[in-house]
Amino acid sequence: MSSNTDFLLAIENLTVSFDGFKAVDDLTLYVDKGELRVIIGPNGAGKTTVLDLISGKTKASAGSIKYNNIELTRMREHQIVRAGVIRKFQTPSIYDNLTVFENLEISYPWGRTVWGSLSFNRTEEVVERIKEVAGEVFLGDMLDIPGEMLSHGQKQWLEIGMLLIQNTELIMLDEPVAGMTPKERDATAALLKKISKKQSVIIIEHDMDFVEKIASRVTVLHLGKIIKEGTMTEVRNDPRVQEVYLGH
Ligand SMILES: Nc1ncnc2c1ncn2[C@@H]1O[C@H](COP(=O)(O)OP(=O)(O)OP(=O)(O)O)[C@@H](O)[C@H]1O
Repeated sequence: MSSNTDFLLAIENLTVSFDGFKAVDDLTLYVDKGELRVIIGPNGAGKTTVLDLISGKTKASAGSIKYNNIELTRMREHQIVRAGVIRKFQTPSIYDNLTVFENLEISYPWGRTVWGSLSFNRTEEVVERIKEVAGEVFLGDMLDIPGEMLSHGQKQWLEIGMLLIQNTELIMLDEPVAGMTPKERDATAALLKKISKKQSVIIIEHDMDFVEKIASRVTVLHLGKIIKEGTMTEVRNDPRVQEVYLGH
């Protein structure tokens, strides 16, 4: 039995097997409150599977995932979302027919109030919050633009906004800058740094220049195991990391 922790997220001895193959193998990882953690590693290392396990999309074969000391491994996906653990998948999944405003509006945490959707009511407070978040994700001038008209990078930003508006303690992003221009990447790096002052953020990323810009602490996965954890400089200088990942 593992004990209580002060970590926001405490993953201990987590394992998942697919037909005998351990995609995540006895993984132990702790994330602090207000931390921005980047997970890197070669294709097939198990990075996305770790997010699938945290979010309940995939069930663990063994081990524990505690969020604010609540055990997540026995919870269903929607219960985990309600507990405050939300994620963005690799490809943007916004509503193409809805405007930027409406996409943010449907992500507003209506359901957290006692009366849930019964109290769905476009109050001044909600409108202000939507505008605030749109501004944070660089879409303040595009509130009336339908999702389908946005560039790929803007769609990624909108989806980050749809997470932000939910105001949870932890957000998880799978390759948030994939397909973005260099300028958009720089803006996103600044955005994520800002977000992590208030919320914990876990990011999976392949773009090392981007990781360099945002990362405080980096975890390197390989074959379902952590092979290195540290600053980007420590990670870059590690011979094993160079061998399996960065040297390619
Ligand atoms: N549901 C599943 N069933 C069977 N095998 C799976 C399943 N999900 C993942 N795997 C396998 O687990 C391994 C880890 O995959 P995962 O997608 O987590 O890697 P990754 O580090 O995110 O890779 P990438 O950088 O390519 O996204 C891979 O070998 C993959 O084929």
